[in-house]
Amino acid sequence: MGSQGDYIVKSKEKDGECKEVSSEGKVYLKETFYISSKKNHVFIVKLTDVGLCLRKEANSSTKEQIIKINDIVGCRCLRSQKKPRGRAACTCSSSVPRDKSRVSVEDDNFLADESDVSAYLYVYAYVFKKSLRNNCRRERTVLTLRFRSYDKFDDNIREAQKWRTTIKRLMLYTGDVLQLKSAISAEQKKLLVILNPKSGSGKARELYQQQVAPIYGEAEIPIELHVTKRANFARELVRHKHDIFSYRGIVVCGGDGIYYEVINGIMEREDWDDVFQNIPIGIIPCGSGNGLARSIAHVYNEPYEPKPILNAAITTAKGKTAWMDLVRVETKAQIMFSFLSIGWGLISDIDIESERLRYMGHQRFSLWSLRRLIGLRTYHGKISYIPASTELLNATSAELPPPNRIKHSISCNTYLTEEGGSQDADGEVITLETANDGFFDTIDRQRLDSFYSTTSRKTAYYSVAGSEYKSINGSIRGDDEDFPDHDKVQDNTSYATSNPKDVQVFGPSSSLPSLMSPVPGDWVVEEGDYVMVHATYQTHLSSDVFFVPSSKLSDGIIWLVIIKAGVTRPALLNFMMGLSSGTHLPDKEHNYFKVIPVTAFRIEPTGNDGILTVDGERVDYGPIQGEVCSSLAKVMVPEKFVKSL
Ligand SMILES: Nc1ncnc2c1ncn2[C@@H]1O[C@H](COP(=O)(O)OP(=O)(O)OP(=O)(O)O)[C@@H](O)[C@H]1O
Repeated sequence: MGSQGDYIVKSKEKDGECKEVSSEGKVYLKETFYISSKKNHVFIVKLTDVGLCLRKEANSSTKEQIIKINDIVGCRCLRSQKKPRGRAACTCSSSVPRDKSRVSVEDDNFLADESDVSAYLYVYAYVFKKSLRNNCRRERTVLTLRFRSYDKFDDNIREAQKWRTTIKRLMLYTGDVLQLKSAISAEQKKLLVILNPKSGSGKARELYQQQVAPIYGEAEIPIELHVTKRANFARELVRHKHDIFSYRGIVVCGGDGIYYEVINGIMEREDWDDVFQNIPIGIIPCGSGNGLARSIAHVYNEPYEPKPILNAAITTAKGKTAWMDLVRVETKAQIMFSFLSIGWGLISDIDIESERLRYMGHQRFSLWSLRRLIGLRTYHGKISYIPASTELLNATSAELPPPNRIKHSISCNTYLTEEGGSQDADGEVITLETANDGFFDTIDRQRLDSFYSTTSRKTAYYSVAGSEYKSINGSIRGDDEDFPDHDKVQDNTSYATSNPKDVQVFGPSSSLPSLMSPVPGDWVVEEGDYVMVHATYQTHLSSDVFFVPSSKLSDGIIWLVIIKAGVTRPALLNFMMGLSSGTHLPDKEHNYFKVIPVTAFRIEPTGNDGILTVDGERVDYGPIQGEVCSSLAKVMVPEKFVKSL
């Protein structure tokens, strides 16, 4: 290919905000671009396995920047289009330049601008940037490459497509060609998004529309969105989804409670094992606790604040996965599977009793903690456990024993629910724009505005080809139709259930004695009065409770944190104050605080008065036991690195 392509780039960012690189790595494509307004500015653009390397040569100086493959969420080839007269605009028109016709992305409302034979490649990336406080965060960058080497649009678009295809392959490649093939075929599949509009302070719909849907649009991921109508909706949905393998994954927009529903809904399917092996489950933290989302970000060194939803959306769009342990939990009435924690005492009391302050978002936890400290309670009971072996504590995840996937079943409760659809959009972007005379600036700005239009429900979804949502009568409608008013929707979808007691739970069989049998002699047993016992298998219990810093997603370990009665209030206050930084536990052995790595445990409270929680949800008070099932579910995680193609 010659070097006549027209590359128009003018970074609005200051120097040094993209990482400096030497042009190393394998080069797949290379092209020279110019800025029309500055003929002496030449950009050599190389696509390597690291990313898009931009080498600017101007006035005998050169500068290199890179947009890493890991930071790219998608790229699209577009043709400039003009809007015919008399048609209502769905894009913002304020930035339309001087004498130009309105230009926008390909949309049924627009006609191709025949006078421009160029093909445009848009690359959407979210690059790391250091803020003033030295915190790392991701910022949106859009790179536009204009291909106009040829006289015909078809030839130019072919060039642009070549770049697009190669970038997409590099995004999917993890070092295994077979995996690449299956990743390419999975690209056609939809993402099943389950959104709880009541999670957190009740803004999940808006947050999804503002921060998540645009990223799925940029990544060209087709979506099927279900808005929950009531508790256990998500659980029923995944239990009854006959075509579950036609999805590339499930994304939960909500808190840990709704994620728990999805995990347990899958466990109510006979094919639970296949589902967990083939369908990764991601989380967009719209809840009040968000322990899992925070833990995933922590383990992968991904920035969480100030935009946890945006970052999680990127994570779920990129589609990388990792194994996660689940804990099989048994109470007298139920068997369930947990991914976060099991609690008895102080923290569970705060979690459940602060429900009445839900409107406050996660602040409710801080307020109620103070209250519980003043009116401190203790509970009597017996705690038994199997300590984790030294080998397990020192093992890498590759050395862990294979998961126990033998099936068995038992009945438990669930409810029948309905499903709904979607909502409006508004949002913000941070762009590294391309521009020469304002023309390109306009193209992109208009396109973005149409993404974020608060008035047009259509345009909020237009770019996600094949996206669907559930309509009033339960049938699927395309993304170019108006959304129903979901608050008024009466969905006719009905599931063939059932007396809730008849619902069976599958999942791996237990290796523990039944809850009513005594624990084996090799277990450690202690009895006494306790402020709390909290069994945890993630780093964070909520976004600001850094509970077990050493925990991993799949280490095969449950961390038992025990606080005995008799602890002083100042010591407890220290504990509470240190929770957000992970400095809550004493360094040395302590009479009242203990952290014990175990593989199974049992709590037997005395009396009937207290709160037990599993993943932040209240369960029957009484004996409870849990055992780790290592690497049982696949969870969506951020990128770490890219290998050579
Ligand atoms: N449409 C709905 N109306 C009422 N409750 C719902 C609805 N959909 C789901 N739920 C229930 O809401 C509960 C809490 O939801 P979720 O976990 O999403 O938010 P949260 O409690 O604010 O966050 P976290 O669990 O992280 O603290 C879930 O247990 C779920 O059963």
